[in-house]
Amino acid sequence: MTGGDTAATRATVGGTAAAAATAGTTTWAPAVIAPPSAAARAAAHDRLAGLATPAGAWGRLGELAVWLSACQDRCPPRVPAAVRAVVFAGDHGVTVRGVSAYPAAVTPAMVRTIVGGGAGISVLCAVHDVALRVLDISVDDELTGVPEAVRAHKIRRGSGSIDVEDACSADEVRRALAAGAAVADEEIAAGADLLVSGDLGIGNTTPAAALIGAVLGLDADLVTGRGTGVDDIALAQKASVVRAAVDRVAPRVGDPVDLLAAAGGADFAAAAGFLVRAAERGVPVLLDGVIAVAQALVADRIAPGVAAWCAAGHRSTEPAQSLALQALGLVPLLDLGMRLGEGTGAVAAVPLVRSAAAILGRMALLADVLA
Ligand SMILES: Cc1cc2ncn([C@H]3O[C@H](COP(=O)(O)O)[C@@H](O)[C@H]3O)c2cc1C
Ligand SMILES: O=C(O)c1cccnc1
Repeated sequence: MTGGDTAATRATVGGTAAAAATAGTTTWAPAVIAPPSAAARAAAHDRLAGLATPAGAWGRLGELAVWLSACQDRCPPRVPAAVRAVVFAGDHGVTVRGVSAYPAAVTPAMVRTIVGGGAGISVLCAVHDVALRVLDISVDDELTGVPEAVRAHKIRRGSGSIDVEDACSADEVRRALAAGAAVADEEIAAGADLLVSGDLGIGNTTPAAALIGAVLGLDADLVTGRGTGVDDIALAQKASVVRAAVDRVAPRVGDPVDLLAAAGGADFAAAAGFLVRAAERGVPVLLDGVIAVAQALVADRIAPGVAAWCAAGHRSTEPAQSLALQALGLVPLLDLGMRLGEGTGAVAAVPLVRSAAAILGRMALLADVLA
């Protein structure tokens, strides 16, 4: 089975959510997500079984190749050549509650560091030939002097402290969803065949935990982790903040867009819009840590079926990330004890995706070897 440009051919599928938001309307219609190709999945499964290896020898790498085939509607899959990562940066008002081990001033400083090429994500992207972009969606700083393109999608400065107030307004969420969708369109127009969404923003593991706790109905103690490395006292304080946020937003979990305003923020909404749009366009995504997975969980509620276009790059040390991955039916590729964010755990897994595609496409078949 061969397929054409799945991104282009699927561009006409769905499209409602991004189109409505881009047009600046006040509604966010649920997008229609077509599933990855069942026929390509079956063909890839058969081809994997026929490779010159003992049956099942490639383990999870084989499953990854089958998933990629289904996403590309093509067997064997192409080796992803245009991997593109976007870091959505935003500050979180909840940092005033002492939920992070680091001050909020780190956020704009790290935006500048990504721009300068010295961040963890910068280095991984450079070594793995991944295009990288950072966007200030809601950083609490003017970021004067950074390239205008970095600030082109800015929605607001910071967010409300989610234990006592909404992170942002419904209108800001709609604009952020539209911005994220537009950014996905830009990345796909630039040729992306695999996307990564990264996060940046001191305090953002708190809204991530709150969103996961709210959506999955889990107790704050189960979903709260140490983030940048808070001590036991701050961890207890963080759990109480997560509990207050989950209790406050619980009546609104049925409306995932509203939930982004209540407990996420503009940066979370932009990333969610990016994920929804990638799935609508049929472009696979590698997920990173707890923030990206929280955003994917909400994106999959906004547009059921988003998760089928996602693979989990790694397991982070945040407990909520594992719980959300399980709920999404995703098994992480790497488990390195990483807890950084920025998209690093996803980009670290890019060589695995390329390996999986190459194995399925280039290996000899056992039948030919024995002929
Ligand atoms: C220097 C530095 C670089 C980072 N890069 C990503 N994060 C990550 O850690 C923060 C979230 O953890 P918490 O909720 O505990 O604040 C976010 O900035 C996230 O992107 C960083 C954090 C720091 C300190
Ligand atoms: O799970 C993550 O991605 C994570 C953990 C700690 C800090 N920032 C991100």
